Amino acid sequence: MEKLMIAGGRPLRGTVQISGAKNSAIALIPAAILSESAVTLDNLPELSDVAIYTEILEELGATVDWNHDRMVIDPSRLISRPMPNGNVKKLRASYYLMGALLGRFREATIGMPGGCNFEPRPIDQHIKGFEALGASVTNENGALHIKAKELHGAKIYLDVVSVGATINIMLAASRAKGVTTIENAAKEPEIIDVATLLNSMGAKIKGAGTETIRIEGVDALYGCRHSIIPDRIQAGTYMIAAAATRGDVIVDNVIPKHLEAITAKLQEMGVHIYEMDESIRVVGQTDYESVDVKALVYPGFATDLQSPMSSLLTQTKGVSILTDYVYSNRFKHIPELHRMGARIKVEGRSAIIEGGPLTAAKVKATDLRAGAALVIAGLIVPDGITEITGVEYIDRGYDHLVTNLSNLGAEVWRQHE
Ligand SMILES: CC(=O)N[C@H]1[C@@H](OP(=O)(O)OP(=O)(O)OC[C@H]2O[C@@H](n3ccc(=O)[nH]c3=O)[C@H](O)[C@@H]2O)O[C@H](CO)[C@@H](O)[C@@H]1O
Ligand SMILES: C=C(OP(=O)(O)O)C(=O)O
Repeated sequence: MEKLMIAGGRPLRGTVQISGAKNSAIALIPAAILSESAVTLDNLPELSDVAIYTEILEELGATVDWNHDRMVIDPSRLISRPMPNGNVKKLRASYYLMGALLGRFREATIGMPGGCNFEPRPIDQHIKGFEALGASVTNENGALHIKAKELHGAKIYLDVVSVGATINIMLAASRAKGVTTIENAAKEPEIIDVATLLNSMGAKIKGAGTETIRIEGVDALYGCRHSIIPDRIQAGTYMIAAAATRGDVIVDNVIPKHLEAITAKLQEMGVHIYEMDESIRVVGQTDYESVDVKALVYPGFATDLQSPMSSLLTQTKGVSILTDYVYSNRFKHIPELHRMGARIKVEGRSAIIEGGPLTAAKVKATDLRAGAALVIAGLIVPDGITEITGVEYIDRGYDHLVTNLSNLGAEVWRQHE
């Protein structure tokens, strides 16, 4: 096991390249198994979740050739083997195997997903979608057995706006007979990315990125080549880190439109931001205004940036209120920030954050974005060394973190525990 060591207090300066989006990659990889022939994915992030998915596909009989940011997946010899345990328990997005295998083989047995469990994360809307398409879903010792004689199109209204359920239903419905509509669908850019890949494979999906998605099922899908969109959460994290360290950073290889909510909030605080075609320059200032932040579904402020943002909000002159309307209790980073001297109270689904200094401490990342929050806090601390354990969570979502931060002038390294 390794820990992350940070000697903070240095403004970040320079340019950071953003890799492909984790939340796209781990949906596009299972989407590829719907194809009869090889799919090539470019701009792939080098993350532990991607490595685990690669192993899962190989266990199912696919051939996977992964070389840095490119992966070629040949699923022609794939079978729908039951996967009640093992790698599927290590990541959240293993639930996409349910929709993908159901679409291709009409049957899947997959253990309940793992990943970051900062609070209960039900998948009832995924199940509702599969059942509407004609599948029976039974729970067998903690694994879901999903089976259909035939998948047929259906009209599905999601009770909650869910990224995972929207994508999972798209995967299965793209091989159903007839037309499926998803109402109250999630609108995240990653959903458009998955629809783009599926359409390149021969699917007929319209409306991705709006609240109504129409999927006309097809008999077969075929190989293609697809480049993954940039990771807006990774980009937002570096933007926050630049502001928090009063630095001057160009965040490159991004789609600025995907970053509008974080850009607007940073500007409201007093951070100077310059948008270019594919990059954003963030220039930190000495003093920041306190602001209120509401984490919402896209295009609102992303819940995945809520934890990193809470570290930045300790640097304002007043009191900020940060409320998460997506997850009611995503605050596992707060007790760790308390160890670093932060003055934060959690009330219901809000964190009330009073500006003040942070000090170095030994802290533990208990999930991916809690880890990102602690990294930002460690970069802010003016003296001493912050030690962060639980690095394996951070590796789920930030590739080349130490190299990227070091190139920006941070003093950060990994050390064996
Ligand atoms: C792999 C991936 O893409 N993960 C992202 C995805 O997770 P994920 O797709 O799992 O999150 P959802 O969008 O499904 O969850 C949104 C809300 O709906 C609830 N819900 C969801 C499904 C369901 O069947 N029933 C239900 O009640 C959840 O508990 C949560 O409160 O979107 C989240 C919200 O933007 C992000 O934090 C995650 O980074
Ligand atoms: C919660 C996250 O990921 P996952 O849904 O894969 O656990 C995240 O990316 O912040």
